[in-house]
Amino acid sequence: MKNLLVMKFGGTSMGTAERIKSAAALCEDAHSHRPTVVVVSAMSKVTDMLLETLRHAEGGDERGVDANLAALDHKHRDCCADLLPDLPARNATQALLDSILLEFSRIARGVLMLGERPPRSVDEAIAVGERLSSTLIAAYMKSRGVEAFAVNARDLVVTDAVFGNASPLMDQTREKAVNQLKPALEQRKLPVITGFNGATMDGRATTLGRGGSDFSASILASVLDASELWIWSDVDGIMSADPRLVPNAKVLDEITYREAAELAYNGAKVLHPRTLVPLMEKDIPVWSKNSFNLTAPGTRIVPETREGPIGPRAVTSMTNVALVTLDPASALLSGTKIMARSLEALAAANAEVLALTSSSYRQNFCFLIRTAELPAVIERLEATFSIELTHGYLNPIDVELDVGLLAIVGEGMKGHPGLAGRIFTAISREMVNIIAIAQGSSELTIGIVVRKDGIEKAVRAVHAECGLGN
Ligand SMILES: Nc1ncnc2c1ncn2[C@@H]1O[C@H](COP(=O)(O)OP(=O)(O)O)[C@@H](O)[C@H]1O
Ligand SMILES: N[C@@H](CC(=O)OP(=O)(O)O)C(=O)O
Repeated sequence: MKNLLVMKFGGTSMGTAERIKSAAALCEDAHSHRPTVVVVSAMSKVTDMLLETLRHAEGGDERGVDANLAALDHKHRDCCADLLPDLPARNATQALLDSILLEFSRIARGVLMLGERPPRSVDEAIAVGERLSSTLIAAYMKSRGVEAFAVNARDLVVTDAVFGNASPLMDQTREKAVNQLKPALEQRKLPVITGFNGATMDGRATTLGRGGSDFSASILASVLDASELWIWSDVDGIMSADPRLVPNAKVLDEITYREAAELAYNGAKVLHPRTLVPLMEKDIPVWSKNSFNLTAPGTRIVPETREGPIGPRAVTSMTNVALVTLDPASALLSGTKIMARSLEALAAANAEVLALTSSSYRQNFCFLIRTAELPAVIERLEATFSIELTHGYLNPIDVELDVGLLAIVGEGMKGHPGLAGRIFTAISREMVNIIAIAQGSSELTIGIVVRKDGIEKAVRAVHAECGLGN
């Protein structure tokens, strides 16, 4: 749609009634100038609380379940009262919130009874956070005379059935989203859509992975042919490092899709790793902006930057990772075959490989994955190599949890001879031991695995060595 703007507000921008009022002001301003679609995350910490409630339920902790249900109720009730002082509007919205929370409480009680959390029910349950927040902000805008209405993305975003980490089916999503949203947009209405969730073609609830509201927004921007996507967060844009780790990190004016995707993939929480995929083929520009600081222009994510490829741009890190090593007991065993079968097992477990390195003679190799994916990966690897492990052809699978990944990202690093050497020296100067190195042939990213306790020092050292700060 011509001139369509999609705006996504993260949990921090939806965190309190005051924040919701600021977000609503931004929506109203955009909506007064151009067709606008809003995508919202749950109020900050709510998704964690929903998940914790289900864990209490699975463990039979009824008191924990009740306490969390009460806390969720209070949080949204207080927010509703703050946003809607007028009683009839407040009561009507509170009734909607009550019915959404009742659905969640029914699932939680079901889990309590069963003693297990079926992935499908978890997805249905945790999407509740976004349903509550979209109801609140839409009701608030309505109370101010804006024709806003909440939409459950379950009715728009069609996905596969990988519960907890679903992928969109773009054609089916396009059909639903266009059919449902176009008439409303033509009538100058303002849809407020839940981020994070979707449903399979046959209507089973799914979620897109933690932090997935950015991805929801980019899916919708793509299928609706938006002209821009603005992602509102609590930082002035995409920075040369996480400002929580590196105080002199600087905001980048522009970065390429590829750089942003690599940063997100390697742990920069400001963007969900899959966000850019739906936008790249249509060259839809994305802005990362700060809803707490409207004077900051933000970062523009584009196919090519005006400066061109200039080398290292940012350093990122992640610590929720595990290094898994497979080591053939004899060099006679084909390492290549072991590697191929391992990769198949990883694919079957739906795990992403963050880094992979191998040695030449012994043919042992290691790969880095997210800790959350470890149980499924180990289960698949043990099933795949049950004979080799039982007979000792393969040494026991080794898992190291005390590790973290640091990544230096930037287009054009190839043109900087000696860069890798300088980075390794900077890390060593901090007495941090390098465990593994992974560098793709594009040299868009250099990944380095170090011990967890050294990662923050290493990030700061590399950031300084590459001259990335203010
Ligand atoms: N390179 C980076 N640039 C900006 N922020 C980053 C970067 N790496 C990590 N972050 C962190 O990402 C946070 C924003 O992401 P998140 O908390 O998920 O926001 P939201 O709730 O708005 O989705 C920032 O507060 C910041 O600490
Ligand atoms: N609420 C979901 C989805 C999300 O994207 O949240 P946020 O925008 O706050 O990172 C989560 O916490 O995973």
